[in-house]
Amino acid sequence: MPPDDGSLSDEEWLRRALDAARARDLVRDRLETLAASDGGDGDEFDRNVDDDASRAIVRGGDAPASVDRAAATAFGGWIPCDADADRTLLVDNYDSYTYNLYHLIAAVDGAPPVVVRNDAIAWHQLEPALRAGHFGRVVLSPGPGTPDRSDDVGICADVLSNAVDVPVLGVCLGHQALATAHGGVVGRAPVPMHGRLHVLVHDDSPLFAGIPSGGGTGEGGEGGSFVVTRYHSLAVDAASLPECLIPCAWTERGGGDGGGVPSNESATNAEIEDAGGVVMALRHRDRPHYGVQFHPESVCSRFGERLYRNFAAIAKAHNEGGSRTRPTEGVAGVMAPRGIDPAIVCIAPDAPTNATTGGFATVDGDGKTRLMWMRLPGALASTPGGSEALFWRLFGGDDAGAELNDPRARTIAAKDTFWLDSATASVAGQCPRSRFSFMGGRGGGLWRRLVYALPRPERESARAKAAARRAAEGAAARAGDDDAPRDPPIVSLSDEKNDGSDAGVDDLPFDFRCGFVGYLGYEMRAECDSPAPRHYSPVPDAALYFADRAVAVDHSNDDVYLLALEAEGDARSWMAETERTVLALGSFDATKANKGDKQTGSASHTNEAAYAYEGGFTFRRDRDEYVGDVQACQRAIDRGETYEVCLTNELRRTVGELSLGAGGDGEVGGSIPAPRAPDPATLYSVLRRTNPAPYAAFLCFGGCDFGGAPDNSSAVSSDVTSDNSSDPLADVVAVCCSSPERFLRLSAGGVLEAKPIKGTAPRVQPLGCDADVAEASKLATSVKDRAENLMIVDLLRNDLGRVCVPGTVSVPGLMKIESYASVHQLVSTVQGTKRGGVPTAACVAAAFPPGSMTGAPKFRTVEIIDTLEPGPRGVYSGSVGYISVPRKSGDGAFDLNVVIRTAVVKPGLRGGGVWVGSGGAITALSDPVGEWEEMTLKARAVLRAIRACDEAASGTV
Ligand SMILES: C=C(O[C@@H]1C=C(C(=O)O)C=C[C@H]1O)C(=O)O
Ligand SMILES: NC(=O)CC[C@H](N)C(=O)O
Repeated sequence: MPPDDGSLSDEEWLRRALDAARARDLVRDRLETLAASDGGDGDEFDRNVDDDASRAIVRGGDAPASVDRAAATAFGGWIPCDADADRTLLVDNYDSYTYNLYHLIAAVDGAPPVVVRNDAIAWHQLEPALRAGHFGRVVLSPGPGTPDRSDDVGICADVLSNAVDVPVLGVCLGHQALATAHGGVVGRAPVPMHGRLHVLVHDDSPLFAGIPSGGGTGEGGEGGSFVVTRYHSLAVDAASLPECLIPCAWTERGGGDGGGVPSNESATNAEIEDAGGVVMALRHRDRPHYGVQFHPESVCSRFGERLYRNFAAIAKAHNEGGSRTRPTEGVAGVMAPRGIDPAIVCIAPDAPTNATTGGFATVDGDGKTRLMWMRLPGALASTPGGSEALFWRLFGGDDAGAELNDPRARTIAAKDTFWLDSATASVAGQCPRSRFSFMGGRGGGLWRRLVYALPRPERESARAKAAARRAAEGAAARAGDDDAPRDPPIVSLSDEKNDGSDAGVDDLPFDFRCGFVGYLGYEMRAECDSPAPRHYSPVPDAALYFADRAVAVDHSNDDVYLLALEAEGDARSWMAETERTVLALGSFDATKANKGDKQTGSASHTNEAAYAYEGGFTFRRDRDEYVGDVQACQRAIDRGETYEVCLTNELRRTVGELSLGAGGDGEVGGSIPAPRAPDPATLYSVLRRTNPAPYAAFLCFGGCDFGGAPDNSSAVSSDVTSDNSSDPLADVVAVCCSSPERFLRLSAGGVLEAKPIKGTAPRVQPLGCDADVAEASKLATSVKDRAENLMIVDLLRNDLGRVCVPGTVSVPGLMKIESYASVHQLVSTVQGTKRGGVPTAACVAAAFPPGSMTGAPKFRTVEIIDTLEPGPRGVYSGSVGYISVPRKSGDGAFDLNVVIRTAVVKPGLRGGGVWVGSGGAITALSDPVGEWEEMTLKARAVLRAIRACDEAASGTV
């Protein structure tokens, strides 16, 4: 097998990873057989294995434990890491902070730990490796649930009870498991504390060497207070501890962040918490076992690395003390493929490898495809109506002189188009990251439309299954083309060349080189490391174009770029024609277009009454139900099942289902009947002006006729398809998005960046007035909002950490205020450098669905959300953006948003409707009614835009 010097193609990498996964299963099977047969010595194995192969792999003589021989052989060409008494085993309790520990450990150990999920291996499988000293120490991660439930802690309980001589550090749930293992009681903490900071005091045990106790200065030269982040609802009951467990750190009296306690807590509990003395660390009297209740790996914890270094030193001293069995020098240890981090491929099933779906940004091919591009300097400056005029002119049928009599004419013309619209670009002072917009329509010979439905489980109705089948059959179909479905093209930009100048394709100021554009719906989590969905979306789970033509706008200088992938020799004529159209825009009659960029933001919020308009919409859950669900989330938090839940609701208005008077407070004012869904083109034009946002987008997919409406309960007739045959928009799903939030971006240079938003406050009219500024500064200092934000920042660090080079994950911006048309937001920035060899799709899969839409820890919290939300989220909570064709060497850059503040429209005359999702983060500190209000606040900007469309359609404006 050739060494992996980083040059492996995505496919090769994936193939090897899958081979490894298969080999893992094989090893496990064989180990189990071996254990059952009571055998297990090397001879037994030697009869079954190819000796040459095994000798080639196992370096340095005899392997002392059969686990290594078996693994080495089963892994075939995979090389082993040497047994390393300085290496750490990290047991993952399905937490969203495990990979933060991973990076912390890697920084101190100089090698990444080996990660194993708590249920991925049995004790009889792990025990020989520990006994043989293959790991210098074990770290047990935090996690949801309770330490005395074996489903929650899995193998941690065995490690703590049986690995008497192995150094162990339990973090949070791991710490609580230490107490439970010795008969201590873990019960409710005085007050649940999630994402909250606290000063700790300690007893100067070696675990805290060099760390100050309390708010003072430390002796070890690292001054400052011992401030740590807490994420826990449960705590060790000090009075219940057996003699062998010694508490060694506590919360300092009055050392909290001043954010108060949940309103439902009793005064006594609040007092107990405030009095300090909550146990924050334990050590075992005789064993090298330790536990910390706080999170040393959190970005806001101080001395985390120091603490782990202390633990590693204690472990080393213990191991070198002689009592422990030492591994034979140089024998095979943990299997790892060359160049790939063992954590990704070792024993644990891990999302980045097993969740990779094929098809994105595939590298390979015939080498003949090339990107042609052309820059039209300043072309937009002379275009009345700005980029909006450009889009409708190029892709919405607005030629000079065209009459727009049919109110849906633009949408009809815009079928199968996209516009990734940096709509705040022209709002002074807002969002430096919204520099480029990308737009396109049905392209050339490589263009495809991919409409994807997840396979439905058996219990789904026959109708839903038939719809999914139709979608599958329509997948990859080219509009207007009766050919059998075609796969997306495999493209390699092997001959990158500019058309007509010396500049190369690397001189483009943005990373998009044509490629996939569209959305991934929330239920696509089924393809990632998340539980399978309970509800399936009746709109496609994913819809993407393979866009081989695109127009890009640089808002910083009004340059327009034309991009075309040329395979069939037709790019040149498209470039020439599009160039002519763009240049002719200068003479375009702007009155035919909507008001463009230069007016953006001016048509704002004078009509307060418009805020209250939510006419004709039905909430999926009314106020009482929603408030009840917020309380259910808080009960789950109290039980230690989750730290934060992003709970959402849906507003819906379907054709033929006008429901005036339903729902809870304030959502009804339906004076305007809506016989039709809003026209998507009109709606988007309004939305981008009234709620400009840096991750705005307009997508208008044809080929999406699923014959239904979200949550299967609407009054849509089942003969939708046949009746709609004459309706050109019957098969359209349009996404009108005004999202302020970046989910994840991968630059061509390999840097991943997430920009989570948590913390929302209303804006006050007139914008910028004292009260408006006061709202912003209240948000900036709100403990509740900062806790929400911190939890998601730590979660995103984790998700990026799964695919990033150890030590490169950083938080260059923590909780900055960004102000949009209707809300202020707290925004953080998380960055990391992608590891070479990790495929593009694996980066998306490692972090999808966006953590700000799930809460933490992600896996368990998604399960909790599923029990509360009675329908699919669909496009909402997913992601819209691009995944670029990769460059000759390097990765396919991508830029994906979080789909919020978005209307999903089915503009068909029958079965149509509009859906708006909205929600917010629920924590222990949430006020349930306040959460209902925040949820309606977030929906307002979109509802207001729909109202404007209704008014326009009924001629009231
Ligand atoms: C759930 C939504 O937004 C999410 C929740 C936020 C919050 O709780 O403050 C902020 C931005 C989003 O991550 C929404 O807008 O519907
Ligand atoms: N972060 C954690 O490990 C939490 C542990 C436990 N579920 C609690 O809430 O106390």
